[in-house]
Amino acid sequence: MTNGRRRALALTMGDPAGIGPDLALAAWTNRAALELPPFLIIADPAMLAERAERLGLNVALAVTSPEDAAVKFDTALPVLPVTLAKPAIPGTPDPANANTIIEAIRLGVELTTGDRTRAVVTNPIAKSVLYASGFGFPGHTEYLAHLAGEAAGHVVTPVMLLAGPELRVAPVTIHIPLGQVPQALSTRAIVETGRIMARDLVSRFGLNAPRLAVSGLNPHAGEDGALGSEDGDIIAPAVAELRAMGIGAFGPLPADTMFHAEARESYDAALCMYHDQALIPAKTLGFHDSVNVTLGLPFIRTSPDHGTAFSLAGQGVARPDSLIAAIRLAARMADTEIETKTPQASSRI
Ligand SMILES: NC(=O)C1=CN([C@@H]2O[C@H](COP(=O)(O)OP(=O)(O)OC[C@H]3O[C@@H](n4cnc5c(N)ncnc54)[C@H](O)[C@@H]3O)[C@@H](O)[C@H]2O)C=CC1
Ligand SMILES: NCC(=O)COP(=O)(O)O
Repeated sequence: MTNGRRRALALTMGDPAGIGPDLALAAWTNRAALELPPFLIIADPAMLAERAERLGLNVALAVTSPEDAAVKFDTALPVLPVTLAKPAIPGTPDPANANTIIEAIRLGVELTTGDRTRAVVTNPIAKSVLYASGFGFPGHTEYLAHLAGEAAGHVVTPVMLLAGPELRVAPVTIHIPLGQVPQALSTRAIVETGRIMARDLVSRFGLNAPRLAVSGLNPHAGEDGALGSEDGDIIAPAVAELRAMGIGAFGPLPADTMFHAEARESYDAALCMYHDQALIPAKTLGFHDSVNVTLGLPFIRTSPDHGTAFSLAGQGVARPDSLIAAIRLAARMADTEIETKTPQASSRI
């Protein structure tokens, strides 16, 4: 492919009982007004046709190859077909469809690593539905790293970055129970997460010398050890190590005071210790315009920041904004990669 910009993005269907199909259909319907880059959806065409009818959307579907998707995108929604085991009922997830949901993700990665699509954009999956069918990964993030590691022949460490206009933030530990967080934290894990963030914020977001604000774990970042020892024993040495590597990291900062507007001026991204410490400020500041990005992979992956919202599926009330932001960001990251090595100033997303 000579012109990478004419390749389509690979969009996975997510859980077909959730809002993913609704959002994809809405995004395609508004493609011209929103000037969206072309995307190909990996989904069951019968499910898409049924959902479009239910939503009253007039969407032409074109089963097509990834190579033809960008050309077809103006007149029809390009579909790479997969087949569901059972018809999808909006709002009622069915573990019988888990294998197809997972296969759509795997195909998106295969197409993108094979240079047939530009990036992977994933629609939400319900983790518990996939666990019920034996899926052995906590979420997309870990599954994508597994697929990348298999292809590369070495372990790939993923970093979950939530990127919005007001805040970029990544947790060191991701999908683990809160009670396991202190044991899972190590200086090495924090340094590795910070290193990947700093590297990818340059190569994929076009930032120059990103500043990383590192949170503490305990109230008041441990209050000099009186409220917990991890801040001083594990996190502070990680910050020192990152700085010794030439990365503009600082902290550990009390997590409760590092997200207000003036504090956010002092950094390009925040590095937090666990899922909710990072995702609560991200979703509070920008639920509809933040994007979940997996850093550390050899390909680009974005996703809306929200989940399957089963109660909204098939009703035409789910907002497609975060998926649209994810589609746009994936294309922008792919452009930045093409123009690479010439870091440019970027707005905060
Ligand atoms: N990337 C992914 O695949 C993600 C998947 N999930 C999964 O989603 C499932 C449901 O998780 P919840 O915690 O309920 O989060 P959720 O994001 O699905 O819903 C949280 C609240 O936000 C509303 N909401 C979500 N998306 C919306 C949209 N586009 N427009 C308007 N309102 C919207 C929902 O109606 C609900 O009130 C879980 O199984 C979880 O594992 C959650 C986050 C990300
Ligand atoms: N809360 C964020 C989330 O669950 C996203 O997970 P993933 O499926 O993108 O790994």
